[in-house]
Amino acid sequence: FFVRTNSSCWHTDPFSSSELQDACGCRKCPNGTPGAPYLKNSLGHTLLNLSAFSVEEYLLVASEKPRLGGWSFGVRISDQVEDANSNISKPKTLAKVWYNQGFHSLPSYLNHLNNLILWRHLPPSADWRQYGITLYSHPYGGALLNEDKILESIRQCGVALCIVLGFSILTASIGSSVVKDRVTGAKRLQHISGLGYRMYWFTNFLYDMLFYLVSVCLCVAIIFAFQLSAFTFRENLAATALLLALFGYATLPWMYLLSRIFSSSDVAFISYISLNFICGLCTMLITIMPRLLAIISKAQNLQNIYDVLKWVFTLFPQFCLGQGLIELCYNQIKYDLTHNFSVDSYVSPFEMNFLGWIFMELAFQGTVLLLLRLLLHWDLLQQWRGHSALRDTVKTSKDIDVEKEQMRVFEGRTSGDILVLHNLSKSYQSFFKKTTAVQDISLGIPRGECFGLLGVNGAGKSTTFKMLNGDIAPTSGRAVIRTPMGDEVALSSAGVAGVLIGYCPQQDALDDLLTGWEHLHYYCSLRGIPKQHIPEVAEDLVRRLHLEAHVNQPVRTYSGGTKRKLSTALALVGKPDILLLDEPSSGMDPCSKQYLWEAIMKDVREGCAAVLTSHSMEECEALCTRLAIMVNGSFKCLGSPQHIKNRFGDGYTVKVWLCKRGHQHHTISDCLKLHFPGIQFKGQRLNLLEYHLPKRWGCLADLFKVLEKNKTFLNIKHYSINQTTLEQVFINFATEQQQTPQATLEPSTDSYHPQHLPI
Ligand SMILES: Nc1ncnc2c1ncn2[C@@H]1O[C@H](COP(=O)(O)OP(=O)(O)OP(=O)(O)O)[C@@H](O)[C@H]1O
Repeated sequence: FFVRTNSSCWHTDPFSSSELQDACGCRKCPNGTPGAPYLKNSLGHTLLNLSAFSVEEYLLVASEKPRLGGWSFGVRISDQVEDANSNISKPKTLAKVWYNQGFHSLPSYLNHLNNLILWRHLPPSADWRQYGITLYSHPYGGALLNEDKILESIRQCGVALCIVLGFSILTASIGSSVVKDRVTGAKRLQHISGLGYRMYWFTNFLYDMLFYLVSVCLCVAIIFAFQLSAFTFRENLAATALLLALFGYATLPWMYLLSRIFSSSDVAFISYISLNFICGLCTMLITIMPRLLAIISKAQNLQNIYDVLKWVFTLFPQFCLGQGLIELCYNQIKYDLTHNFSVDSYVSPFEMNFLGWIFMELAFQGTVLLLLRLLLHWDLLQQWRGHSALRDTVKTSKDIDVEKEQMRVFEGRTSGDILVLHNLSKSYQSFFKKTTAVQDISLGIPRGECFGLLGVNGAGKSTTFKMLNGDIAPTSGRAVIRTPMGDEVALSSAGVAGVLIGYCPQQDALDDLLTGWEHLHYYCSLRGIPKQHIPEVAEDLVRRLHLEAHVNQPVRTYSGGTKRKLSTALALVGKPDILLLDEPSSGMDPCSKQYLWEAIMKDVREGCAAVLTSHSMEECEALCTRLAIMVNGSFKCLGSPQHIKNRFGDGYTVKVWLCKRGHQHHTISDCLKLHFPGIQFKGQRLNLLEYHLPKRWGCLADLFKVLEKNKTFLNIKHYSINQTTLEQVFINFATEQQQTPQATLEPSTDSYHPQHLPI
C-alpha cells in the first residue's frame, strides 16, 4: 500500500491501528486533550487553527475509527527521502492521508482532506456547511482481467509457427512429386504418349490441391477440436481455413516452376522445405523487429519500415501464411484485453485492411504462377534454342562408314528415313568444367530398321536418347522426324504431325500403386485408342510379353525384369512409328528376352524404326540391322553387325578346356606359338584357356589340324574356334574411352567374360 501525499514524501508500508492512532494529531494531541481545536504535527507545532473554520466536530467524527485511516499534518520529511541536493532539514507543512485495509478508506479519507482544503479556501463570510465534495462508492461493473486467457492467446503464436513449419513440409512433399516424375522419365513418357503439357500441369495441380485440401481439413478439424481461440473465435476458423488453402494454391505452382532445376526428388524436397521455412521465418522475424520496436518506442519511422517490409514480403506465400496467423493471434490478444472492459475490439479477418489483402495477394500469386506454368513449357524453350543451335558443318571422321553416313545426311539423301539426326552435340556445363557427352553425330534411320547404340558407361548413349525424346535440348545440331507427307518436323511436334513415338526409359517410369492393367489402360487412353479397343490392345501386349501372371498385381510387387517387360509393353502401345528403347532387356532372364525380342522385331518388321541401347552384344546381334559403337560421345564405327565384325573383328578366338584343373598354360601356349607365331594368350579361368589368332597368322584348317593332332599330348578335353565376336570388337573400342571414373566396363550379365586382354 502506498499513499502519495506530495512529490517527495510517500509511504509504502501498511500501518497498524496503534501507529495510525499515533500519527493522527487530532486524536492524540500533545496537550492530552482529545478533540482540541488544533491540529499539531508530531513535534507539537500547531499547524492549523481548526476553530477558525469550526470544523473540529467534523474531524472528530471523521477520526472516530482511526484503524481505517487518518491524517497527519506537518510531518517532517525523513533524511533518506529528503532531496539529495538540499542538506538543510527544515519542517514542511504537509498533509498525509493514512489508510488501512479497507479499499474504500483511501478515497474516503482523501475526500475528507479535500473537503478540508476546500473549506480552508472559502471566504470568511461563507458558511462552510453549504459546501462539500461528496464521494460515492459503487461496485466495479467489469469482469477481472483473465490473464490465463491472454497467455493462451500468446502461446497460440507458437502454434502459428508450428503450422507454418508443418505446411512448409506438406507442400514440399507434394511439390517434389513432379520432380520424381521428371527424373524417372514418367513425365516424358506421358508427353511422348500424347499427354499435353497444359493438361499434365493442370491435372497435377488439381490432384495436388485436392490432396492438400484434405490435409487442410484435417488441420482445421484439429484446431477446432482443441478450440484454439486465436484460430476458432468467431470468423477466425473460416479465415484460418482460407489462409491455409490459399497458401497451397500459391505455393504449388511456384514449386512446379522451380522443379526443372532439381535432379533428384529428395534434393527438391529438402530444398523446398528450406526455402519455405527461410522465406517464412526470416521474413516474419525481419518484420516483427521493427513492429515491436515501433509499438514500444512509438517511433513513426519504425512503423513505416514495418509497413514497407510487409508489402515487399507479401511476394512470399510463406510470409503471407505466417503473417496471417500471427495477425489472428494479435487480434485475439487485443480482444481478450479489451473484452474485460466491455469493449469489443474484434476485427473481422476478412476486412481488407486486416487479412483481406493477404487473401487477395495469395490468390493473385497462385493464379499468375499457375498461368505461367501452363503457358511456359520445356519444348517451347527448346524450340527457341533449337533455331540458334543449328550448325551443319561436315567434320572429318576417323571412320569411313561414319563419314559416309554423315555425308548422306548433309547431302539430303535421307528421304526414306523417318528419323534424322543432324550433327547432334550435347555439352554439360558445370561451374568448373564442360563435359562433352555427345559430339557431332549424324544419322538417318529408315522405317523397318532397328539401330543399335553401343558404348561403355558414359559414352553418351543416354544423352543421345534424352535429346531424341526431347528431355534435353541439344547444344548444337537437331533431330527431326519425317512425316508421312515428307516434311521434316521437330521431335517435339511428332504428335501433332501424326508420328507416334514409343519410349522405354532406362529407369522404369511406373507407378508402384497401379497394376499392369491400369498402366496399359492409361497409356492406351493417352494414345487415343478408342475405349472399346483398349482391352484388346492391352491383352495383345500382355500376351506378347508374357505378362499374364503379373498384370493384375500392383507394380510394387514386380521383379526388375517384369518391370522392364511392362515398360517395353507401354512403349509398344499403339504401334509407334519410332521406338526408343533404352536398355529394354536389362535384368531379364534369357527366356523373357526372347519374348521381348520377338515383340520388338514384330513391330520393326511392320515398319517401325527402332533405336536401341544395350550392353548385351547378343541382343544387338539378334535385333539390330545396323549399329554404331560410341566412344567419348562420337561414333567410332557404323554398319551392320556382320560388317563391323568383318572390319574390326580380326581373326579367331580359340577356347581350350583342359582335362585337369590347375594345369599351367605354358605347354599349350608354346605348342600353339610354334605353329602360329602371332597367337596371343588372353587369359585362363580354371581349366579354360583363351587365345586370339589374327587372320594373317594362320587359317582355320591349320588351327583345327594342330589342335586335333596334339589333343591327347596336351591334355585337352575339348576346344572351340569362333570368329571374333562383336563383344571383342566392342571391348577393343572401349579401351579408347577416356579413363574417367565412369568409363569402367560394365560386365554383361548374359555372357561369360574371361579376363580379357584387348585384342
Ligand atoms: N546432367 C549431367 N551433367 C553433367 N554431365 C553429365 C550429365 N549427364 C551425363 N553427363 C556426362 O555425360 C557423359 C555421357 O553420359 P551418358 O549418361 O549419356 O552415358 P551413357 O553412355 O548413357 O552411360 P550408361 O551406359 O551408364 O547409361 C558422361 O561423361 C556423364 O558423366
